[in-house]
Amino acid sequence: MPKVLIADKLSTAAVNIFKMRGVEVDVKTGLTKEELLKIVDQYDGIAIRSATKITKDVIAVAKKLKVVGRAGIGVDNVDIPAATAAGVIVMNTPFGNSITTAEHAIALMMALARELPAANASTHAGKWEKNRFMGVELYGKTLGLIGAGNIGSIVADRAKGLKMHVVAFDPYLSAESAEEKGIEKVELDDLLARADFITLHTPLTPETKGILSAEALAKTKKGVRIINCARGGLIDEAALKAALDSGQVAGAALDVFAEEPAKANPLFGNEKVVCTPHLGASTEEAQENVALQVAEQISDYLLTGAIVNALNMPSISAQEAQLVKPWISLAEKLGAFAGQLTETSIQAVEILYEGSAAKLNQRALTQAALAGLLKAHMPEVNMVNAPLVAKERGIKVSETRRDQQGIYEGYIQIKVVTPEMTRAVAGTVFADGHPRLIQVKDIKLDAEFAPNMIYVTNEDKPGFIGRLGTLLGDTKVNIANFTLGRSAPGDDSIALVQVDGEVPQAVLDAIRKLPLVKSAKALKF
Ligand SMILES: NC(=O)c1ccc[n+]([C@@H]2O[C@H](COP(=O)([O-])OP(=O)(O)OC[C@H]3O[C@@H](n4cnc5c(N)ncnc54)[C@H](O)[C@@H]3O)[C@@H](O)[C@H]2O)c1
Ligand SMILES: O=C(O)CC[C@@H](O)C(=O)O
Repeated sequence: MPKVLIADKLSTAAVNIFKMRGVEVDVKTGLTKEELLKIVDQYDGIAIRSATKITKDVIAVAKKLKVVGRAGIGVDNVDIPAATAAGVIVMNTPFGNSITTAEHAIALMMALARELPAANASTHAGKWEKNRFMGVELYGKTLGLIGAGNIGSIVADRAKGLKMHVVAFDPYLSAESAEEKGIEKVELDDLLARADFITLHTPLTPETKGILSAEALAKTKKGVRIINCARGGLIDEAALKAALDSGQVAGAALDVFAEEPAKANPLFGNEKVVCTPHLGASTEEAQENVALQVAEQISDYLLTGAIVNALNMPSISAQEAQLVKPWISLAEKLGAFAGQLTETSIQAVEILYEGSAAKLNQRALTQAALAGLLKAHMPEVNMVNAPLVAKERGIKVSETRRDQQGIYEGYIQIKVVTPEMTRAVAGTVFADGHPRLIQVKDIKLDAEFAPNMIYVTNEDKPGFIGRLGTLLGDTKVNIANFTLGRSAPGDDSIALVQVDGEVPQAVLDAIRKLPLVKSAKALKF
């Protein structure tokens, strides 16, 4: 039974889902990094919110870990490259808290416009300072969105209801999509110059870090009000403090901070600043949504192989996972076969999916094929990191789909191009669900994959099979199965021998010395 750790406070709905689905679950929140490092190797999955950091060193010791599920959107607390390199899938729940967070941004904008927190504190203190507080209307004002994805778009929709004019800077927002949402797409400088309110809704990336820098703040309309419900690092906090002091910025409402938990911050104590402790996603509805979703997604992956909302793998539904599993195994084995026969650098990999194989999840199959291929010489490669490793090594990967043309209902062919040669191998999955090798170079055959095999190329002349059998018998290598293939009588031929156990190097050397043998290699699957 797979075992999952819930490391941050999640709605109890998550625990119930895990238990109902047959996943063992431990809830241990508030762990220090050292405590997490000590126990993390027991778990197949970890469910987190934003507090727990899944760093490279956590991943390095989490030997069983297969999946990290973020109950929320931002995954900046997970080292995704390290997870990818270790074959750990990282998932989030991209929509479960979007409405809630958008509403928080609107609430903060209202609070800023009417100084609600300060007026509330003053009234509770019995001061009745009616003349101290003078707000501004939102009606007719320009709201500048930096980032117009899920949350930004909901904020835009609500702001339009408040009769604001919405402009957005988002390089990835198409003009058509902006028009559909009733948003004016603008450049950042234009937004800074025109917006009465600016609200941030981008992830924290090297491009967005400090997007509201001292220079950017200097370009804003004097008296602008700023809302940040996305990530702390998007605003240079020292620059914001200076801009508030100078009056360039009239107020800021911040849910997120450069350092969290934010116990001390240069902006604390400033009466122009409204703060909340990263509450953007904190509603009953959103927490129920993300907890349910993350528990479902983690369970699905661990129990059925279904992948949803992963940031480092293509999605695969549970039904699809069932169907695609034997083909993934075939793709990986074909890749492994080609990889073990390739001893030089690889320039390109061309994968052909035919018939029923062409209807399956191509990205997953290609990732499996690449993993098998590259793992032959780089054991750390896995299905998750294979495309990245191939890209880093300059290997050109291409895929072709085609309708059934041959006798097989479906098959996969992998062609590996090296500076010296191009080698193609192909396979299919029979009704028993077992992958079969059906073609090596241009030679047709029908062989199952086995953990230990010997691959021999030889001249197709009488005497070879007997000599090979005798040699293996004499050296106590037991033959489990023997498959032969040749392009034409007397031409080059192939022998694929399934053997029980590893093939000693001395035996391989002896095979290579047999008459008619051109090459011999031990293969492992
Ligand atoms: N305060 C909270 O509790 C809370 C809750 C939920 C989400 N968030 C944060 O809100 C942010 C947005 O979430 P979302 O669901 O809308 O994400 P999203 O991916 O749907 O949208 C992000 C948008 O940012 C845009 N973007 C990326 N780089 C950009 C750049 N350099 N300049 C301008 N725009 C850029 C993208 O094109 C995209 O449209 C995330 O960082 C998330 O972590 C915070
Ligand atoms: O879990 C939370 O409370 C915050 C979530 C939020 O930052 C997110 O990115 O989804």
